[in-house]
Parts: sequence; C-alpha cells; structure tokens
Amino acid sequence: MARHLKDLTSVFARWASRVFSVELDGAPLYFGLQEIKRKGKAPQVFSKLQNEEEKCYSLLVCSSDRIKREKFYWELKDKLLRNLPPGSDVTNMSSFLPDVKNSLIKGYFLKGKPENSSHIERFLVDLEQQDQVLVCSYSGDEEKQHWTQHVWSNKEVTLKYHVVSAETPTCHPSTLNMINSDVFYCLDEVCEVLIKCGDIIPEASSVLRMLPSRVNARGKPDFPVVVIEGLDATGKTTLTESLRDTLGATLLRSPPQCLSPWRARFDQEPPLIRRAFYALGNYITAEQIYQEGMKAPVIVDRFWHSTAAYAIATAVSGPVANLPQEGSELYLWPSDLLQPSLVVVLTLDPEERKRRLRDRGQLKTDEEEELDHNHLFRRRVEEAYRRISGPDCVTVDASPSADLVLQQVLLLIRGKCHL
Ligand SMILES: Nc1ncnc2c1ncn2[C@@H]1O[C@H](COP(=O)(O)OP(=O)(O)O)[C@@H](O)[C@H]1O
Ligand SMILES: Nc1ccn([C@H]2C[C@H](O)[C@@H](COP(=O)(O)OP(=O)(O)O)O2)c(=O)n1
Repeated sequence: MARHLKDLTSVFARWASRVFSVELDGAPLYFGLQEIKRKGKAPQVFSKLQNEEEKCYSLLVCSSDRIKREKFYWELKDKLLRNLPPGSDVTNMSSFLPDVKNSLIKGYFLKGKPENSSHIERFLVDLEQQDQVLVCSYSGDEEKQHWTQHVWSNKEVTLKYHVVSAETPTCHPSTLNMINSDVFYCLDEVCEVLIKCGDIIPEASSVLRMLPSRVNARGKPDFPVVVIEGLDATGKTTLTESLRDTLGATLLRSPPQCLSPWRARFDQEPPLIRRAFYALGNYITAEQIYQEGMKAPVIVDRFWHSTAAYAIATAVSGPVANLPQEGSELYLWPSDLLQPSLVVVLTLDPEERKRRLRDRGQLKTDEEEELDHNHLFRRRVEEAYRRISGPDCVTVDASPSADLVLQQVLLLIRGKCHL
C-alpha cells in the first residue's frame, strides 16, 4: 500500500461503514458505501446530477496534527476557488462513522465541467501529494443510476466502492467532534491548543501571557455576578452601563479589554483556534470577576454562553432541529469556570434588531440581506443560549424602552441576588 494510504490506516479500517454528507442548497445530503454492487436508486447527491455531465470529486482533510488540519481545511476553500477552472462548484462535505465521537473528517465536494477534468485532476493530484488530503472521484453508469467511488492514492485509483443511499443520522455530524474543538470545557484544553498553534500564530504566546499565573477562575466572590447575553444590537451595552450606574457595580466584558489587540487577528482563524481565544478570554474575565466581586456587584457583557452558543450554532447548519438535543453534555457549563449568580439573555424581534443596527449606522444593504439569509443562524444561537445549563438563565424581551428593560432586569436581580 502506498505511504499516503498507510498513514490513513485507521480511517480505512472502517471506510465502508463511513457516511458522507454533502451540503447542497444549505441542507446536508447523505450517502454511504458498499463493496458489492446492489440494485437501488442513486443517492440524492448523485440523482441531482442525472441531467448534467459534470464530474464529481471529494477531498477529505486527514492530517493527524489537528492544528495543521484545521488551518489547512480553513484555507483550502479559497485555494480551490482560486485554482479550479471557472464553472467549477465547491461545497462543504464531511465523512463520519454514525454515533462515533471524533470520527468526523471535513472536506469539500467538487463538481466540474467534463472539458475541465484534466485541469481539475492535475490540481487534485498535486494536492494529494501533500499528504493532507484524501481524494475520491465519482463516476456514474450510462443511465446515471449507479455510481462508484474511486479512492486515489499517489495518482492511482487503489480502491473502489459502490455508492448507496444512507439514512439521515440522529445527530448532526458536526456534533461528533465538538468537544474541545468547537467548545472547550476546561482551561487545560484551551491552553493546549493555544500553545500548539504558537508555531503558526506567534500572537498566541502573547495572548497566553495575559492569563494570570495562578488562575482562580472558579473562585466565588462575595458580591453577585450578573451576565447579560444576547445577539449583537439587542441592547447589552445600553443595559450593562445602566446596571453599572444604578447598582454601583463594576462592569466587565468577555473577551476582556486586555485581549482587544488580538481579537481581529483570531477572528480570521479556523474555529478551533478562534474558539480557544474566546474561551481563554472567559477564564481571564473570571479572574477579574473574582477580584472585583469582592468589592462590589459585577455586571458582565457576554461570557461563556456567547462562546458556546455561537460555536455550536456555527458548527451545525440548517434548522434548530439540527442542534444537539436539549440535555446534551455539549451544553454543560465548564466545571473549572466561575458560575454567575444570574444570566439574562436579551431577545429581540428580528425586524426591531435590524432597525437598531440600521440606527447605529452598521447595516449596509448586503449585510441586511445576510441577516435575512441568516435567520436560521440567529434562531440556532438563541436556542443554544436557552439550552445551556449551569447558572440560572432568564430570557428577557428587549423590545420595550431601555428604561423598561432596565427595570425588568433590576427586578430579576433583586429577586435572585437579594440586592
Ligand atoms: N430598549 C431599547 N429600545 C430602543 N433602542 C435601544 C434599546 N436598547 C438599546 N437600544 C439602541 O439599540 C442599539 C444597539 O444597542 P447596544 O446596547 O449597542 O446593543 P449591543 O451591545 O447588544 O450590541 C443602540 O443604538 C442603542 O441605543
Ligand atoms: N465571550 C465571548 C464573547 C464573544 N464571542 C464571539 C461570539 C461571536 O462570534 C462574536 C460576537 O461578537 P460581537 O462583535 O457581535 O459582539 P459585541 O458587538 O461585542 O456584542 O464574538 C465569544 O465567542 N465569546
């Protein structure tokens, strides 16, 4: 067996049990493999191609170093779009073993015009030589009823499988690899990622230096700690500043001010690295909460709910039903992170939120379109906020006037925190 395939022994051990997911028109379509040819309808991914002459390929990013893998995958889409001939189509795909944690491999599904196939295949062979990607091509029979997957290795097709329909899995495939990859549940895991990515992102060591040497991220301060959460423009800044003034409280935020110089830099990185940055921010803020919470009540603008809810809602595509089930371990608060006394999530009707963004001068036409397009994303974030368990979380409708919202939250705080 060629070296490239030998490196992938564990992946190939159960290759025929793998399910493949291809995102077409924003929804995942699934197919599986069989070693023996059987009669049956072509899976939807391929039956959609029935009247087209396009050739299809899949690329799965398999490097065993997870930092390099995530970075390579993240940059690969642009590289494909830049290098493939015009008219080629690139869409997200993944492969996984149903219900097997950490079995997800991410990649892209490509379609290209037959006249471009030698150009595309030359490019794919070059990519494959880099040892990080596993390339497959797909061919249909005359009637396009039956499809075959050809696994490439070192320019040759070494394995062939028959493509068959697969059932929609019970949980969205992305949830299989979420723990300590999209959402972090302890500081050690966060630091491990940031230390390891120091080779490719030198700023990571500066960011790590912001962590106090002896972190007491779990310490419970004497005064109450109230976190205000919600999507952008729901009124968090307005409310947190009023709460600070009314209660004589200290106002903190996550990510903390000391990480501001690096935020834009980490926002460009793949989720693994970006989420580790925000998670570290929560631990630094927790330490500040502990210090300040010994002197006065503390109000916090965004905390772990934001980090987890945005990460989960981004990793999972489609409707709210694709989120991890309510009660899943993915919604559990990290055991080494301070739990606030109360978390208030502000919700707002999408039209009103758009109006506030527009008034703030932040909404341009394409962003407005993007927000409309993203209504499923907004709903996933709000639902993930609601499902997170640990500290008490109360949802407040933020559409009344700023003063009414303030009064309502003050009532909640007085009821819960005896202030
Ligand atoms: N209750 C409210 N009613 C009407 N407008 C509000 C209210 N709260 C905030 N705003 C306005 O909406 C915009 C977004 O509020 P902001 O506090 O900056 O939100 P966030 O911090 O959540 O992004 C600002 O222009 C603010 O003045
Ligand atoms: N504690 C936090 C705060 C923000 N984030 C992430 C989640 C989202 O991707 C963005 C939201 O940031 P955005 O710029 O909209 O927030 P504000 O304008 O500061 O309210 O940051 C996080 O992961 N953890």
